[in-house]
Amino acid sequence: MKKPDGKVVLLGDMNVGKTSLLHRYMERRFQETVSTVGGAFYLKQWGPYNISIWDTAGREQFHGLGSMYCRGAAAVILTYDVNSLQSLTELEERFLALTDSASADCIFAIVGNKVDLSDDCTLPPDENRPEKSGASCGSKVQKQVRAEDAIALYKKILKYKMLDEKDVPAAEKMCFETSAKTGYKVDYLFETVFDMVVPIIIRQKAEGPPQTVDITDYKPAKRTKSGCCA
Ligand SMILES: Nc1nc2c(ncn2[C@@H]2O[C@H](COP(=O)(O)OP(=O)(O)OP(=O)(O)O)[C@@H](O)[C@H]2O)c(=O)[nH]1
Ligand SMILES: [Mg+2]
Repeated sequence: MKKPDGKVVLLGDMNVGKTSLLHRYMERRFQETVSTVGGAFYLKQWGPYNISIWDTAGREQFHGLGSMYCRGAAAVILTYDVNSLQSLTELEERFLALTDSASADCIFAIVGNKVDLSDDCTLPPDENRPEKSGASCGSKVQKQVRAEDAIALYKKILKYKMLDEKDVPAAEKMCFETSAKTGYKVDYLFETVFDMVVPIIIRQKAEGPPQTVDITDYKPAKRTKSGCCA
């Protein structure tokens, strides 16, 4: 198997549709899924580069694996369900810290999936959110997360990473709404991310393999008579 040149990771709560988004993009269809165990990846040829796209498990029991999957990632796609405010909150509370192991210039995309369930049912900006999720709006449910909520999260991520808004892609460009079921904006999402990942791959290649410390090289320091180290 060809070694991947760069890595993109999907993170987010269980059931938000990470696996379905990847199926839609890679296999061009929407099919029944089972909740992901651990993680799995696809390889995508993008121009001369080979990009691995990692699908991770949202289930709490696999949480510890997340930062391992993010190691060296050039992009992280933080995914939520537009009909679940909790799934957006979880991105900040549970998943953001996992990205500490990603590449220093990792790009972040925030993706609200399942828009097909709430098309044309966006809450007016000044209206309070309904008490319960799934409030009726014709035959659809009322969307729980507004685009502005995702943009606010993107800005919090920049703060967390101590990045200046001037140095990174604009929030409006990096917040997406998709439907894995209908395919709405799925190609646009992945292809926008891949285009942004290419310069990171080029830089990573120019810098060579990451500098790591080989602990087998470690030799204990000789002790002097005084008990101090030489
Ligand atoms: N209506 C609708 N349903 C979706 C969409 N995307 C996923 N689903 C459904 O939501 C459920 C969960 O989808 P998955 O893709 O397995 O979710 P996941 O984020 O991979 O979940 P974990 O693997 O447990 O982390 C499945 O029943 C999907 O069919 C979508 O865009 N629209
Ligand atoms: Mg999954």
